Amino acid sequence: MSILQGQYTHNLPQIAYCAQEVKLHEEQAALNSGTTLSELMQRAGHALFELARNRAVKNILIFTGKGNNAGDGFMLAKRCLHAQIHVTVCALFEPSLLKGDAAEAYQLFCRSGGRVVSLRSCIDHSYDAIVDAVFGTGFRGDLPEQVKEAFNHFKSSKAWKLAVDIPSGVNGTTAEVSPDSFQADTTLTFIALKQGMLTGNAPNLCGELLLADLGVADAFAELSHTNCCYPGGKYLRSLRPVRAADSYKNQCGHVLLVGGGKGMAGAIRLAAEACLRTGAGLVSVATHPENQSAVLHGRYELMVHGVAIAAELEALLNKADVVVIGPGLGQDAWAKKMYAAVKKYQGLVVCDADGLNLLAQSHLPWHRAILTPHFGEAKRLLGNSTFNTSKRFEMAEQLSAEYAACIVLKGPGSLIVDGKRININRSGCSAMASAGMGDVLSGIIAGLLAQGLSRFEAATLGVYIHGLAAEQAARDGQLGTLASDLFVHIRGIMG
Ligand SMILES: NC(=O)C1=CN([C@@H]2O[C@H](COP(=O)(O)OP(=O)(O)OC[C@H]3O[C@@H](n4cnc5c(N)ncnc54)[C@H](OP(=O)(O)O)[C@@H]3O)[C@@H](O)[C@H]2O)[C@@H](O)CC1
Ligand SMILES: [K+]
Repeated sequence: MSILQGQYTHNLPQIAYCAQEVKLHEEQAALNSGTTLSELMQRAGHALFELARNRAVKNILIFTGKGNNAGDGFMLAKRCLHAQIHVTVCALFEPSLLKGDAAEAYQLFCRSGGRVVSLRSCIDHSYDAIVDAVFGTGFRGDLPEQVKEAFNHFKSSKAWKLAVDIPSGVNGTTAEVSPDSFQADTTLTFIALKQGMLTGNAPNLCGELLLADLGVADAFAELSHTNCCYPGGKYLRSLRPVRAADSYKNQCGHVLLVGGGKGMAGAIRLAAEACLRTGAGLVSVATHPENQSAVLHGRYELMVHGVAIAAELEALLNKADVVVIGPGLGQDAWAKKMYAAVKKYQGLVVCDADGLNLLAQSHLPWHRAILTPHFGEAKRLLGNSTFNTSKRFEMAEQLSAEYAACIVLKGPGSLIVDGKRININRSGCSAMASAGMGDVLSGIIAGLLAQGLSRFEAATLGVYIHGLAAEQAARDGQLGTLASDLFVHIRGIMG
């Protein structure tokens, strides 16, 4: 199919870029592909039009801004006029502010008989589609008042909401989201995926995400640089460890999980069972002596040790290939003794929950660890700085630099960072929403490490397995989904 037929796809690439990178290289990518930016804008308009037509849109409202994102909107509007689709264009900025290709697109729209209207004249009408062509890759800061007013006015409208390139208010580089951003049902993004659309609250604002590469994907990829991947399920499943038919449990790694302070047996048990389900050969637990029988109960494959003093733990550490510290650990004197012993351990460690809180108190790097903080823990590790929830890339990268560790910043679109490399998890599921979910994740990652995956691979695959299992469990259980409901699904995903 030719580009001019307006193609777009659900099949998203496995690489994402900063929005600035797209801005920087789009012109050269167009030239290297034998075309121009103006032609790309036409292609963008055509892809939007095809999408709207495929959704049987009959009466469309388009909000426009003052940059090239508006240009895409005018191209769409012009095509609607020609196709006799009823179109209303509401200019939230004076059209006289438009420049270059966007100004030309506006002229083309006017020459086709189109006129722009003010917000006041369109608010009393209803539409079956509302299109946001206000801001795209050029957006920074906060939304201006008139844009917020327009979006808020139609917030509860049942119309299908389509964002052009990026929902206005979302920063395509940092994933920061302004209050009152456009809430799209569908986002058609151009040329390449922008990393800021894929993590935190941004995916909720994008809705269904589609891509039209405008015929310049290859030229763009040659020119551009990114350290950010968006790995797909097929690739991730290929990373799963394969156990040889004649393998023995000792060849599949020995994980020791340290946690479960007085009265807190549940978290470490969940992590330990997740580790078994992920295929670790041997799984030991070092817990407070009071919890020993509770942790063992009903899961007799575990080797559970009641540990009172550091020397007892050190003996167990000597036999482990991978250690998990944190689930249900607490922060009392017993917890601090256990933590201090594990901190001296030279092997691979997954550090979660109170392990992270104790690490935050000492603020020392932990080179061989994978840290799995949620936003609150990440903030504590960074010294309670002024980070807001949106600055996910910056937080994860700073954690990786300060602690020289592999970081999993949990939440929707979890970020997995190791030095300069970033993977974004595709699962839209907020798998951390209920108790014990984080404990299960730390167990899965440790189980994968024990079977020989690298830190970055184990963290990435672990987050994927966890998110997929949570999605599958939620389908069965909805709000009643428990962390332990994930186990049966983990077994299915591990194959
Ligand atoms: N080049 C091409 O031909 C192609 C481009 N394409 C399309 O172009 C889009 C990128 O276009 P763009 O670079 O013009 O940026 P865009 O997001 O439209 O707006 C920038 C304007 O908004 C303003 N502004 C920013 N933040 C603001 C704020 N908080 N509050 C108020 N104003 C704010 C900013 O003002 P300034 O900061 O410069 O003063 C500037 O005037 C891209 O997403 C894609 O849709 C595709 O069609 C492919 C071909
Ligand atoms: K937009």
